[in-house]
Amino acid sequence: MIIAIDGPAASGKGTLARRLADHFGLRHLDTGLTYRAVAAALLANGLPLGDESVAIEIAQNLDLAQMDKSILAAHEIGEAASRIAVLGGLREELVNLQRRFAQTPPGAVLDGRDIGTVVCPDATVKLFVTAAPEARARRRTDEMISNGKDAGYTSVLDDLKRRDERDSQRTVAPMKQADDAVLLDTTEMDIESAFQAAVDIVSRAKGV
Ligand SMILES: Nc1ncnc2c1ncn2[C@@H]1O[C@H](COP(=O)(O)OP(=O)(O)O)[C@@H](O)[C@H]1O
Ligand SMILES: Nc1ccn([C@@H]2O[C@H](COP(=O)(O)OP(=O)(O)O)[C@@H](O)[C@H]2O)c(=O)n1
Repeated sequence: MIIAIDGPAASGKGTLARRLADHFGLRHLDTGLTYRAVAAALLANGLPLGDESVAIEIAQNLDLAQMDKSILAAHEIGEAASRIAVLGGLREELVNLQRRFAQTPPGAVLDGRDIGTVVCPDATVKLFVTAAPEARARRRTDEMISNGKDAGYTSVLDDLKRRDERDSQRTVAPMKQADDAVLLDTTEMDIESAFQAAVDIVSRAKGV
C-alpha cells in the first residue's frame, strides 16, 4: 500500500504521515526533506541556488537515512528548498529516489507537494491536507518557539504565504490536489481528530 499526502506548508502533512505509517506498518518519507537537504548543501558551500548541475550532483549522492530533520527544519532552508524546487532536472532526480523508496515493500507513506500528482499517481489512497494560513502560521510559530527559535508570527505567516504561492504557481509539478485525492481541512481539528479522520479515509480506500 502507498499513501500519498500533499498540502501546503505546516498543514500537518508530516505529523499525519508519520502516525499513519506507524498505524498501518508502512515506511515513511518526508519528501520535503530531500529538497531541504539539497538546498542546505548548496547554502553550506556558498553555491548559487540556481546552479542546477551542482544541485543534481548533490541529489545523486543523497543518503535518505542521513537527512537530519532537526537541522533541515530551519526557516531559511525551507525558503531555499522552495527556490530550488522549480528546477525540473533536479526534481526528476529526486522523484526517482522517492519512487524507489515508495516501491520498496511493504509500502510507504510519502508526504510533499506532488506525491499524488507526479511521484505516486497510482497510490492506494491520496490525501490533500490543508488548513487556513493563520492556523498553519500559528502551528509553525509554536513549533519554532518550542525548539528555542522565534521568528515571530507575522513574519512566519508572510513566509508561508509566499512559499505556497511559489509552490502552486511553478510550471514543473506545482502543488495541486490530485483529482482523486480526498481533501482534509484541519483548521478546526487537533492532531488527534485529524489523525482519526485520516485513518477513516485510508480504511475506506482499503475497503476495511
Ligand atoms: N491538527 C493540528 N492541530 C494543531 N497542531 C498541529 C496539527 N497538525 C500538526 N500540528 C503541528 O503543526 C506543526 C506543523 O506540522 P507538520 O506535520 O510538521 O506540518 P507539515 O509537514 O505540513 O509542514 C507541528 O508542530 C505539528 O505538531
Ligand atoms: N514533494 C515536494 C516536497 C517539497 N517541495 C519543496 O520543498 C519545500 C519544503 O518542503 P517541506 O515539506 O519540508 O515544507 P514544510 O511544509 O514542512 O514547511 C516546499 O516549499 C516545496 O517548494 C516540493 O517542491 N515537492
